[in-house]
Amino acid sequence: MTDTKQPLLQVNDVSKAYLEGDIATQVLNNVNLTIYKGEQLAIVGGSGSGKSTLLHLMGTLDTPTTGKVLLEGENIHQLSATRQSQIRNQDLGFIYQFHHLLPDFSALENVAMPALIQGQNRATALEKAQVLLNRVELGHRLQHTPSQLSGGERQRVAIARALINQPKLVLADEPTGNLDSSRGDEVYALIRELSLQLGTAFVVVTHDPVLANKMDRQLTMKDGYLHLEDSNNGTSGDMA
Ligand SMILES: Nc1ncnc2c1ncn2[C@@H]1O[C@H](COP(=O)(O)OP(=O)(O)OP(=O)(O)O)[C@@H](O)[C@H]1O
Repeated sequence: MTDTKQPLLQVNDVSKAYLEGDIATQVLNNVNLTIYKGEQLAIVGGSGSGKSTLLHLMGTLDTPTTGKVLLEGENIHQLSATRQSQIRNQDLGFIYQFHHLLPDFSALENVAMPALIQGQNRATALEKAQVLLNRVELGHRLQHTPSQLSGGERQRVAIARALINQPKLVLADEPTGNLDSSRGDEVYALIRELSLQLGTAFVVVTHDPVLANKMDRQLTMKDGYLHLEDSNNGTSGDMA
C-alpha cells in the first residue's frame, strides 16, 4: 500500500437488491468501503454472501439499487455507457477464474487486445504485450493459443492482459480458483509484485484465507454486509 493512502475508489452506502416479479433478493446492505491507490485488498466470505456482486458494481458491470461508487470522485454509475466502457478499458483491469481468453488468438494477441481496442497501433500494442508476457515469465510462449497453455500460464496471460493499459485498479474474481495451491501461490505472488512495481491497486475476491492473508488488507462479506474481521496490517476499526 502507498504511504500517502490516497483514495481511489469509494463505495458509499451501497445496497443491491435483485427484483424478479414480486420477489426481491437483497444481496448487499449499506456497504461502505474505500480502496486506496496501489493497495492490495482481499474480499473473503461464504458462497452467496455478495462478493462478486460487489466486485461487479465496482467495475460498472452492474448498478447499485441505492448508494454510489466513486472512482477518483466521479460517480461511475451516472456516466454514459460510452464513458463507462472507456473506464473499463483504461482505468480498470479484470481477471476471472476462467480467464476468458480468446481461444483463436495467441497469448501475445490476447494481451494486446485491450490496447488495440483503445486505439493504439498494432506494433506498439504487441510490443507492450511482449514486455508484460516477459514480466509474467511467458516470453517463451508468445505464439501459443490458450488451449496450448497450462491453467497457471493462462491465468498469467490474463494478468498481463489486465495490466496492459496500466489501469488504476484491477478487479479479480477467484483468480486462482481453478489452480492447485502452489500455482495459486505463484499467481498471488505475481499480483503482489506487479502491484508494488506498477502502483496498481488490486481487489481480489477469494475463498482462500491463506492467500487472503498475504494481501495488505482483508474484508469479509457475510449476508451482504461487509465486515472488517481482521486487517492484515494488524489494525482494526473503520473499514473506510
Ligand atoms: N441476477 C440475479 N438475480 C437474483 N439473485 C442474484 C442474481 N445474481 C446474484 N444473485 C444472488 O445474490 C447472492 C450473492 O451472489 P454473489 O455472486 O455476489 O455471491 P458470492 O459471494 O460471489 O458467491 P460465490 O462465492 O459462491 O461466488 C446470491 O445468493 C445469488 O443467488
